Amino acid sequence: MQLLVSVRSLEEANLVGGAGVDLIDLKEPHYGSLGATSSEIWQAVVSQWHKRSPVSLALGELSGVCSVDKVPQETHSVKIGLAHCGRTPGWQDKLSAVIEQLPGKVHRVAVHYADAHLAESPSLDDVLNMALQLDCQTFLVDTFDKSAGSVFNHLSTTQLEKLRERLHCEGRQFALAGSLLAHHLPSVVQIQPDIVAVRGAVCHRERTGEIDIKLLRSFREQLRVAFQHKTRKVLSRG
Ligand SMILES: O=C[C@H](O)COP(=O)(O)O
Repeated sequence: MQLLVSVRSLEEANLVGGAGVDLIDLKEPHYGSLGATSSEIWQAVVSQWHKRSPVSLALGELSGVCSVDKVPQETHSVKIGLAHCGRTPGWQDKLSAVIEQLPGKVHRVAVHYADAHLAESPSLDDVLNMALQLDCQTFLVDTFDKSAGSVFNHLSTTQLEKLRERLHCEGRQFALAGSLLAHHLPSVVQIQPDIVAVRGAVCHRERTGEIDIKLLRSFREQLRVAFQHKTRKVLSRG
């Protein structure tokens, strides 16, 4: 299970990259769940980090996505939110057209908002179908409204486990996010996503605050302990 941390600047990327997180994700939390940073920040972070750690970019919501042409070649993956697309006919074609503009080797991340009713985003099945059609290598479940609880306020552990099974059958990676905190980690390891993605849990006060290296180290340690605990339980049952 890999740990992804969302950062908003080169300074934060250096901090989390230096702490050895598996994946660096760039987004501006002031602009929403998948708010984009400037293309200058994309360039600075990707050029500095791509050889040591995969760097992903949040490009905002499909309704306002911009600067696709400025995505650096060495970017590992990009994600685009589907807020307000739930009732917009033809969103799949629009998304496909945007994705076509990306540099060839950039991976695509499909995003399902667990609080789709708040985001007015497409259903889980619709996003899954799109992910397969557009050959998205990773499927991320996140939340749109960060004031409406965590991902577990909207989807159960069982629903998320089933989703992981389905994605693995289709050969896709499963990334789980959505205001995850340390106390959610036993459920997270139960679900076994490939990637655990956080920001708020490792920030001073809230996700729009600054990353706190002590919180990051503590979260990573708690993830390791929860994972070890789960592995021991499985072994003792066998
Ligand atoms: O991609 C992951 C998100 O940035 C998670 O942010 P969050 O932990 O504040 O919900």
